[in-house]
Amino acid sequence: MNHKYTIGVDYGTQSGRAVLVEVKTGKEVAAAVKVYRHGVMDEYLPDGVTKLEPDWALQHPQDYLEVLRETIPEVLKKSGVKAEDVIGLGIDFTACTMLPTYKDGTPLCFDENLKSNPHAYVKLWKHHAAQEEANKLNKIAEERGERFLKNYGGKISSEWMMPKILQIVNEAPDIYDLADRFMEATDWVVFELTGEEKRNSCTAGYKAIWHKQEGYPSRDFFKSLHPKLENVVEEKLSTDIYSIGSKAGEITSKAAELTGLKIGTAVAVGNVDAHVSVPALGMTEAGKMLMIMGTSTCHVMLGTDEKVVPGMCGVVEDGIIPGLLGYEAGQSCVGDHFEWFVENCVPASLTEEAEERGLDIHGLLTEKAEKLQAGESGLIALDWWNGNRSVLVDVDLTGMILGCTLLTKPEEIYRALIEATAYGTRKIIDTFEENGVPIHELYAAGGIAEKNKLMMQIYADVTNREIRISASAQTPALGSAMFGAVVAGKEKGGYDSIVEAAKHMGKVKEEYYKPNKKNVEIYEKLYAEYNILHDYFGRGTNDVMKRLKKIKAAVK
Ligand SMILES: Nc1ncnc2c1ncn2[C@@H]1O[C@H](COP(=O)(O)OP(=O)(O)O)[C@@H](O)[C@H]1O
Ligand SMILES: O=C(CO)[C@@H](O)[C@@H](O)COP(=O)(O)O
Repeated sequence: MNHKYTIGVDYGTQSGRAVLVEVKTGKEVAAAVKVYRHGVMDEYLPDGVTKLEPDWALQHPQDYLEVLRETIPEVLKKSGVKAEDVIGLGIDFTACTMLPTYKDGTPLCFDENLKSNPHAYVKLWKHHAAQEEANKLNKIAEERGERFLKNYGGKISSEWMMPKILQIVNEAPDIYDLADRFMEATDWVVFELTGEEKRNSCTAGYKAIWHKQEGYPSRDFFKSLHPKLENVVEEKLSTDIYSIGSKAGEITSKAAELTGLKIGTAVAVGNVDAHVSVPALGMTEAGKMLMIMGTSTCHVMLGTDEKVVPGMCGVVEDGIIPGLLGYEAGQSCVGDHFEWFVENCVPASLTEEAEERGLDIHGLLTEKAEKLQAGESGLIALDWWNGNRSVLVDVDLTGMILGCTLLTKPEEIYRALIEATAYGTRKIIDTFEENGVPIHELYAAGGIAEKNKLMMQIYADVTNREIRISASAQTPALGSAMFGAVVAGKEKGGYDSIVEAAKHMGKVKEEYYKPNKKNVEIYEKLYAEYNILHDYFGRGTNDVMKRLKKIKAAVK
């Protein structure tokens, strides 16, 4: 048999990328990236006049189709691989990234009449304007003693599907009525490719309150949120959920024209960027945690029992690897944290130095921060510049730096921000362990795990654990390509299962990070301080962050 290949397409926050992978070895033969034309719309709609409220984050589904149209032909061209030798395709996305569509899948925002209605667009995972709705949902669920809450660590995040739908009902009932479907973008792209609406167990489970045994919450529960929502599941979602690793369908003639792939190429059900990455590092067993570190960090791990962990994003059967429980937690601001600093707080002298030396500003700050000792700056920060996703589940929390003096340097703040995200991760690990989910080994993937060695060393020191790094620079796309190989099937040159595919295609780098004993001791002390601040500001002892937000809203 000729060499066979699969393609994985990973849709991130700013861009989408395709990777063409050799099935037998997992070797990444070619990659192509397309930055979204409309980017993240958080101030205006594409018409340039419709202003968005604070905390909004939208995307344009046209950008997702452009990713397919440009990157798939590009990887075929770059690699010289013939389309007939590509046996499968997998897709992964940020989530919950959702959109309203008509029955045939056309997004409402493609409709000329709705182009200036923000609710017709894609609500990106980091759209945080549905917090009131999330609060209402959580309050009602708690009062009713809804069992599902325990599977989401006690709270549903405003980033997830139901608060976003509730926001649409509240603010744009006409859009709610017009929408035949509310879809995760990952399922929507698969629908576009195959003509099949096959929703996946990962986004249904983690983001849309679906449980393999218990299904969705009751009609009565949805009705208590809003009368219009009584039949939302039957009318606008679906009870037909397909396990991760299932085949969604095959490339249609329309999709073949768009992508250059052959009609009939197998397509896997959609997946999520974080979860799909697990097998790409060869991880298919319980007790290991993967951190996907980019704009945000997602923490995903496998388990054999369904445990209740406060503040986790969710536990879902078949959510990551079929047959196992998958757990997720996360930090909604990691790379964004540093981006904010670089864009807003760096003096001209540093920008000039970076330019002169041909470094990017992150690289320069990291180089300077590396020369500092742990604890030397006297600074400590809370990593809540974009709220807290785990374990407090509260987007109204904000960031904080303590310990600044007239001598504080930019690189000291940069390092304190890195440390703050490491403490946030340690808090997540400790909470899982305290609640019966042991984490023996840490793995990392994503842009930051690849780019910032200092940061990975700080994480090893703060967590006092070794950290192994994905050998792929495009881990989610590799994971998606692996699922493409599974749905293509063994007879076509693929694999029987994702466990099999992980053995041959998954990989970590040889070098790994080991905790430095001296730093571990210093960070243990600093983490104890972080914990005090975390509970003081985050658990309601002092609601100053919320009071400030209220004053801000009143003034605006
Ligand atoms: N050297 C670096 N160190 C730390 N953070 C970085 C560095 N370079 C870029 N970043 C941050 O990483 C984030 C992008 O991560 P990446 O994994 O590439 O994208 P995405 O999360 O969209 O998949 C941005 O928020 C950026 O600020
Ligand atoms: O929330 C999830 C997954 O559950 C992510 O898709 C979301 O944090 C976005 O991830 P990125 O930081 O863009 O990689």
